[in-house]
Amino acid sequence: MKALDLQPRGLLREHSNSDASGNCAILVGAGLPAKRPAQATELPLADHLADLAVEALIDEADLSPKPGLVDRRGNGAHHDMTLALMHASALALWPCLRNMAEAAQAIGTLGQPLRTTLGQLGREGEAAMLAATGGVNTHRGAIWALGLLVASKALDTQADASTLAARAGRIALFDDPAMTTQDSHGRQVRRRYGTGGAREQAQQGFPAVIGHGLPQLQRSRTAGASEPHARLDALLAIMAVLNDTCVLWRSGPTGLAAVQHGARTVLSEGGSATLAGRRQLRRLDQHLLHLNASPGGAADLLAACLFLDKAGSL
Ligand SMILES: CC(C)(COP(=O)(O)OP(=O)(O)OC[C@H]1O[C@@H](n2cnc3c(N)ncnc32)[C@H](O)[C@@H]1O)[C@@H](O)C(=O)NCCC(=O)NCCS
Ligand SMILES: Nc1ncnc2c1ncn2[C@@H]1O[C@H](COP(=O)(O)OP(=O)(O)OP(=O)(O)O)[C@@H](O)[C@H]1O
Repeated sequence: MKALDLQPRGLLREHSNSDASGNCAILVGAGLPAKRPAQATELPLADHLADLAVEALIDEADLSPKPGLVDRRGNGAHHDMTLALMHASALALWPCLRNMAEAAQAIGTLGQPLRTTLGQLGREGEAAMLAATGGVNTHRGAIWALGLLVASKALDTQADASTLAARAGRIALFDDPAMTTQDSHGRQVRRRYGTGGAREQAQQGFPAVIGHGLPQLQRSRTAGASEPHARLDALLAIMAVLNDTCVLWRSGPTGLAAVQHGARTVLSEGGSATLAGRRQLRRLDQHLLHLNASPGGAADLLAACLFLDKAGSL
């Protein structure tokens, strides 16, 4: 069944008691101990990492209320995206992410051959995304960030989050010989404003995630925030520092200043778990919709943050 081959295998097992071919019984099969939990680690490593990455993408999309972004409430500042489209895109990326992890395992070392292979697989992933979304760019930055991180974990299964991010950065420093010369929004923005974008963020070892998103996630959890509030705070911590080329493309430096300042204000008011923080968050959402600004790069990095939170402690 071709369509089911696109589904994350471990996730399917967990949620529906079905295997990838749609057959029942992984959890209830005869001969298994009655209380045996779903063992994601029994999956091949590459499948498990692809499951974690797709899960991070779906968790990011579902998280609400995110300022300007697609979430459970609606399409934010985006006219060509819906939550269902984000889900379809995330699921369609499973084979690409699995293939990237498998390639890293097979190649075994960080270097030009791995970078070249990941570039090829990344472009295939972009094609799968565009096919699933009818041409909408739902996850370009996420393929880039999660692809590098999945490969990094496949190279060293013992590595913690910051080691994984640093190694992903070293992969990103190699040139992709087949890189397209097409002008992207990110490139145009970098030329116009002289800022870095997705490429530089990765090459530096994801400082917005390691230095801001992940520490904030932990701080908010420790302070007693619920998991969705802790994740919203992590998103805000990333937004507060990122030169997000999505924001710059749609709303220029004025939009970027509004995103960064607004995110900082929510956090300084106590974060999304507090009444004062939520009031500021609502104000920020309205302001971003007015400016047509959407922190898509920060959303991709939140997915990277959620992936590292789980993969870093496997
Ligand atoms: C490096 C990439 C992201 C291209 O970046 P570029 O800035 O030129 O393109 P574009 O504007 O189309 O996309 C940028 C994406 O990154 C996200 N983003 C924007 N700003 C940032 C930022 N500061 N940090 C991180 N992500 C960001 C956005 O959400 C957007 O989706 C990448 O898509 C690429 O080179 N792909 C080719 C295939 C490849 O090598 N794949 C490797 C897989 S590991
Ligand atoms: N929940 C989300 N909502 C909206 N965007 C998201 C979300 N999660 C991640 N993103 C990222 O934001 C990017 C979308 O931003 P944007 O619409 O500005 O993209 P674009 O293709 O560069 O521009 P345009 O849509 O104007 O052509 C996606 O590539 C995706 O990586």
